[in-house]
Amino acid sequence: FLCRDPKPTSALHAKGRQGGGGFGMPKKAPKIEDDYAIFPSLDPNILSTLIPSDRTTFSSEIYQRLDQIYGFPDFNYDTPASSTTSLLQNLLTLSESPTLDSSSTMFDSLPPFSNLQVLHVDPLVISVPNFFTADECQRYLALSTHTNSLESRSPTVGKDAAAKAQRTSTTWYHPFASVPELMVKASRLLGLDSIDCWEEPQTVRYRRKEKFTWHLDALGPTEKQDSQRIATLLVYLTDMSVEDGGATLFRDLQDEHGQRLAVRPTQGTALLFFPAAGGLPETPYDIRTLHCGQQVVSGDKWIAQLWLRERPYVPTAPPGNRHVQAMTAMAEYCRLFS
Ligand SMILES: O=C(O)CCC(=O)C(=O)O
Ligand SMILES: [Fe+2]
Repeated sequence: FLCRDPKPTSALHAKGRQGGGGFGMPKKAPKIEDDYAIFPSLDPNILSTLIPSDRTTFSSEIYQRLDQIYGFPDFNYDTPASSTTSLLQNLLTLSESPTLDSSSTMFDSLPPFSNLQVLHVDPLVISVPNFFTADECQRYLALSTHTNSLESRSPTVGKDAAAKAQRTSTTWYHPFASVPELMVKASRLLGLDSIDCWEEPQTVRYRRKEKFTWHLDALGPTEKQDSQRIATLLVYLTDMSVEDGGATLFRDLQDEHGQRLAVRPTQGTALLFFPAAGGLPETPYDIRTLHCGQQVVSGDKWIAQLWLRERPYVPTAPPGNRHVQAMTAMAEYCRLFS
């Protein structure tokens, strides 16, 4: 079994393909001012389930949520054997990490990520500072002009067609083999033992005035997917000041000051959330994770993006892209750490 076993996300059967975006793409183009009309306000019963973060660091409660609600028992798991910390520190780590899995994978040669921030507790939203180095950010930016990557200029071309009413940005689809660091780090963070459930890696550029309006990343019933998106990982490749715009906003979540949760792009920081687990009972998506990419006011905003499916995923872009083609490059990258 390669992918994590998420909580049941109800029966979503049949086929289909949706790049970018996810559930919430209306049939007709909404006017900008109608953004909110697509998604009614949350019911008070649902609002009462929200738990903001007090911005304390990771706790056993958070590991438990990752395991029990979201289905990631090995999240950022610190293998004691590979750790250089003292016995006492190991014991402390173990007591913080309720589920132990002794199986180790190629990805475990990387050290666990540190300084993870809990931006929201329920639904869980996590940020990972320094997920990418500045060099990696530069390389990922440069990749988008690479001939091996497929450019999809929203709203006019390609796979984001269904999202054209909402997204005005440019997406590039990369071969897995071109982005070994991203595949290894993302899998390491979530405690996966293979990359087979990841969708095609993408980079997105938003120029001035471009944005992505309110949406859910989870795939909706009308999109007839056979395997739901269970995690969204995006890495900010550029810094944006508050004045530059381009923050990732969560409509219904609040930060520790009671303000709408707004994640300002910081180069190298990853943002992780789970669009399909939790939320309404019997509903295959977490409506509380409604979010948007705020309009860019100045500068270019670049992000790298990955979505994890609940079952192995068959990539379709760029043509011929296969997970297995990344094995050599990933092994080479992992060797740097062993
Ligand atoms: O650009 C952002 O900040 C968010 C992007 C996003 O939500 C998406 O592509 O699904
Ligand atoms: Fe999204």
